[in-house]
Amino acid sequence: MTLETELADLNIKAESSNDGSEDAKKDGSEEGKGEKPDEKDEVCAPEEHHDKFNPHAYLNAFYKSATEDTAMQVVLFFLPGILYRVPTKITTFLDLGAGPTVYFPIAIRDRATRIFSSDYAPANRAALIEWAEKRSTFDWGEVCKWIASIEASNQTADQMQQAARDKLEAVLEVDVHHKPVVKNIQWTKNAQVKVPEKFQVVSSVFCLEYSCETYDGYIEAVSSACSLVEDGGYLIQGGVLDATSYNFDGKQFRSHRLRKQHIIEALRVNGFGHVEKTDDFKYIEAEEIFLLCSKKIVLND
Ligand SMILES: C[S@@+](CC[C@H](N)C(=O)[O-])C[C@H]1O[C@@H](n2cnc3c(N)ncnc32)[C@H](O)[C@@H]1O
Repeated sequence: MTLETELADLNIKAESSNDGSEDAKKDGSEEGKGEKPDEKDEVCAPEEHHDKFNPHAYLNAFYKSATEDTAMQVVLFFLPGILYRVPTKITTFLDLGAGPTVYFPIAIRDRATRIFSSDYAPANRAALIEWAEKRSTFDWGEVCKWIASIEASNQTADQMQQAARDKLEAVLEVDVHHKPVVKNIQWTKNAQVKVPEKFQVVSSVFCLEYSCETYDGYIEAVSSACSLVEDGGYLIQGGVLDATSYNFDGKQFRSHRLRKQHIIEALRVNGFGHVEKTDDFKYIEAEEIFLLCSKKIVLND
């Protein structure tokens, strides 16, 4: 099966697997990903992710059952097509703004040698560390099952998680509106771990446009993500187009209303691949959820 037919197949499945569930939708409607907004929701600015983000409520709303959430389905369905663009062996991988989630380390466990995760909110970093130390109470079983079915893998959820956990070297405190972006190394697997300044592959899903409310803020966030990618490396980005906020846990987090042109322009000004149908850029969109892979262009490449 060629990549194109495989993607076409995935596209059909992604569309038909949307059960229209209103409560757990993460789509491109104006409110964006999240639960149904309520008038009583507390409206929060992007910076309030720092203190008001409840990792347990977030995981329960979006990751308890991957099949309930369209955005998650789209991201996981298209991830293999995106990963096809990056080297089969990844030396260093960073999930930037991972929140309390570990689906990326799990999906990339067989490809990456060294995995790093990060977030802005202390509570999310604590959740990542709990998972790294096998103290997490959240059950990633459904998400693992979903990833395994896409990979056609026979591994159990425990095996998949342990393979990812074994490669997770550090959890970093990050802020994409701060220089340097990595503010602190909060946790390392052991005292020998040296965190690289740049990574071969950086992913940032549902984060950059949620960290700000303006186009300039988005450009700054993408520049920060790009600054962490080594020359010739790759940025994987995913998100929701055309949304102004997302909701869960009785809170509405405002966000930048992202358009495809913003994505392209932010990559262009940072010297990353942004032209479709070239080897340096792959963009996939379904249900107003996008996933892309862009290569950092080196002038003599
Ligand atoms: C909607 S969650 C996405 C979490 C995860 N990447 C996922 O795919 O579910 C948005 C994340 O962006 C993070 N974030 C918000 N502002 C940020 C900033 N200035 N720098 C880095 N991350 C930020 C939040 O802490 C939160 O974990």
